[in-house]
Amino acid sequence: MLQDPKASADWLSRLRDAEAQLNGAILGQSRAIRLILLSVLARGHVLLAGDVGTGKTTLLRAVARAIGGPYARVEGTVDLLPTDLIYDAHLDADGKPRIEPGPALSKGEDLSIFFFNEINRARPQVHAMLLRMMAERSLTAFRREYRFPHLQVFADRNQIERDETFELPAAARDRFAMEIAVTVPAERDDRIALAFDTRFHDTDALIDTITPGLLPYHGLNALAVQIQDSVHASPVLQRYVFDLCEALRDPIRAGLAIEGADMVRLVRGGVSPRGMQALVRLARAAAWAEGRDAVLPQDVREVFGPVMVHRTFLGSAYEARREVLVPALMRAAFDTIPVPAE
Ligand SMILES: Nc1ncnc2c1ncn2[C@@H]1O[C@H](COP(=O)(O)OP(=O)(O)OP(=O)(O)O)[C@@H](O)[C@H]1O
Repeated sequence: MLQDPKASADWLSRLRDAEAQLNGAILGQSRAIRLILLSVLARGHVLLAGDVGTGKTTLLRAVARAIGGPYARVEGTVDLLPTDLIYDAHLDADGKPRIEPGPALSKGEDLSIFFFNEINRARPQVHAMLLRMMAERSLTAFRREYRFPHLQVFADRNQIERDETFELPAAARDRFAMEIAVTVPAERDDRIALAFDTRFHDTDALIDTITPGLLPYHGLNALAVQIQDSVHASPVLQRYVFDLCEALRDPIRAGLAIEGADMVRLVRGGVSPRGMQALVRLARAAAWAEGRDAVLPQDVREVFGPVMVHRTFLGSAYEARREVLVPALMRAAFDTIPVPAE
């Protein structure tokens, strides 16, 4: 547990409260909600991917409200330029040219959430700028460096449209701790409620049901340090994490088999050290969220898929079927690598 048990208990109860409120507002997305909260605890950036109109924006806005703090948002479009994030040049009412800070700077260095809507509509130049903001939590503009110590980037992209979209480069994807799938709720009753219950028609009112600042943003960095320092990972658990990651890098050596795929050609590359760090940070956060001070295999399995999905590169013959093959690969790794006894 954390050094100060009272502070730890207070954070845990806030976490439970935030999770319950989010599940009350966003229907049928309990797994996505849990994963986003874990990324908040692990201070990792999040990419949401899914179908159109499934509540991705609503979910991220609701989480932003639970965290509190200054929040900025930008819509990805094909004509967006990196400088559009930094400044806005326009003529004022007197016809004089004016320069105002753009979305990345308008809320100052206390910025807690930068929300990038439809990130795959923006061009690679914009991704490159975002990459620095994500990796270094800083930005150079107007001849000075801005630092954003509390920054967490939330981005979403819809998976339906491929026209006029730009795939995120591998280095940009690797900077997202997780890619979380948001699909239509599985339960019939949830889908009916979303259509008929007018509570879900007014997004602003729905988001207003979340208590602002339940998980105060200015305390999250210190909390994350404490979680990472105090949650233990045994040597056996470390080996399990390593073996799972190696199985994705070299599935043949690990003895994985998937029907209809030539395992020699299936994967290219493997998970980066940054990816493994994300896995460990999130697994520790998952253990802490369950009130434990040691990581169990189930914590690793809870976050493994979303940490690895956008970091798994397939051979060109298989890329078109990645939505089926990547989950099959993860399942094969889970089924093949022996789970250590707890
Ligand atoms: N699971 C859900 N729970 C609560 N509201 C939902 C849910 N799914 C959709 N909605 C409602 O549907 C509307 C559209 O949601 P939203 O704009 O968040 O979707 P989106 O996934 O961001 O869409 P797009 O892919 O077009 O960006 C909102 O009014 C939202 O409240």
